[in-house]
Amino acid sequence: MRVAIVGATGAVGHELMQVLERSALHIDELLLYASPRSAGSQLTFRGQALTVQVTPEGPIPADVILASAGGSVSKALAHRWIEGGGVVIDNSSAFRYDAGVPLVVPEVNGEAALTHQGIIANPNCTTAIAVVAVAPIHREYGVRRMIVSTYQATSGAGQKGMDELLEQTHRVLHGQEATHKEFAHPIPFNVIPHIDAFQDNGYTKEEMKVVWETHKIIGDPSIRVSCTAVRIPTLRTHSEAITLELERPATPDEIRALLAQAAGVEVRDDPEARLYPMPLTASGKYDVEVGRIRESLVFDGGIDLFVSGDQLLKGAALNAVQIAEYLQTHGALRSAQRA
Ligand SMILES: NC(=O)C1=CN([C@@H]2O[C@H](COP(=O)(O)OP(=O)(O)OC[C@H]3O[C@@H](n4cnc5c(N)ncnc54)[C@H](OP(=O)(O)O)[C@@H]3O)[C@@H](O)[C@H]2O)C=CC1
Ligand SMILES: N[C@@H](CC(=O)OP(=O)(O)O)C(=O)O
Repeated sequence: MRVAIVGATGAVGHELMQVLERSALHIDELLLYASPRSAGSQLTFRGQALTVQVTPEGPIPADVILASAGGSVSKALAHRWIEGGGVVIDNSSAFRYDAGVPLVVPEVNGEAALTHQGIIANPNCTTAIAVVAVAPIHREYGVRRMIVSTYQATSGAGQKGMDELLEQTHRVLHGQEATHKEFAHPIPFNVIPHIDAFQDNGYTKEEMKVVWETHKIIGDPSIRVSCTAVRIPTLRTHSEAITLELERPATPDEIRALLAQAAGVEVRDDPEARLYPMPLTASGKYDVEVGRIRESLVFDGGIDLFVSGDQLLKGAALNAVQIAEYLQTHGALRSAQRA
């Protein structure tokens, strides 16, 4: 089959190409698209140089279209791209809250992907990483309240976010003052409790995405969710401290045993041996690391834990490819008309 990447030259696009090289998808041809400024540049896939083309404003002749060129591009063009017969798996937030668009993390609600009408939404990265760990706990013990504090890497703001961290850190180390463009304040040696726009309720949009998307993916809007999203000066992998109030009390050992069996999770939890989730160990990994599992001192029978997940992978590229693999496994990929 033919697979297309829209936004191939970006941070997520780069990861999509790596993940596709290792995926179980039967790829005969890969089509690469980006903005006009990248047209004609070459990227390597399976040792072969492929030329990046300008993103079409009409049908894309591919069975699977992996979109990571931002919300405005997807909003304007995704419905045109699928006139070619393919399915769009969209990394942006453009369609996530539309009633007819499934929002999918395969380990949690893969079957929802089968209901698509041409577009499937890939979740917000912070949410995707959290639900891989929280959904199994919800299924077994019922999550009543979920309080999340995040530590989000600069690559959450794309390639330019990583560039800003490196360039500005270099400036500071050479005695110059740091400036900022991608972030609300200079990022070197700082933490910034501000990701995306502030909403009327005082939360940021990034924080509200964790609320809205947890409800949609887990399929239970009764879970009370609150999030504080913070940018930190790392390159990749988001970490999250999560506190859960449960319907049925659970012990840390029970949660450890449950998560040890959960798809997409690596339990990394031996504090005596200094083993716990960290960006340093979780970066580049497909599984989300979960550790620091302990009894909540606030909610009786509740649980505190810490997760680190590579947001360019499970929060974006990997999850998108896993959705395509799920469709392939279930014989649910339409064959696109060939240009
Ligand atoms: N970074 C992350 O952790 C995550 C990102 N996402 C989402 O994925 C999407 C991409 O993010 P990311 O890779 O980080 O961003 P980048 O800024 O690194 O890359 C953006 C990509 O989109 C392309 N692009 C920009 N404008 C256009 C246009 N008008 N027409 C066609 N292509 C265009 C760029 O091409 P060119 O190089 O030619 O400019 C580039 O390939 C966003 O919607 C983001 O919200 C989702 C989850 C996590
Ligand atoms: N959550 C990302 C940004 C992002 O791409 O989010 P979304 O896919 O929900 O727009 C960050 O760390 O900044």
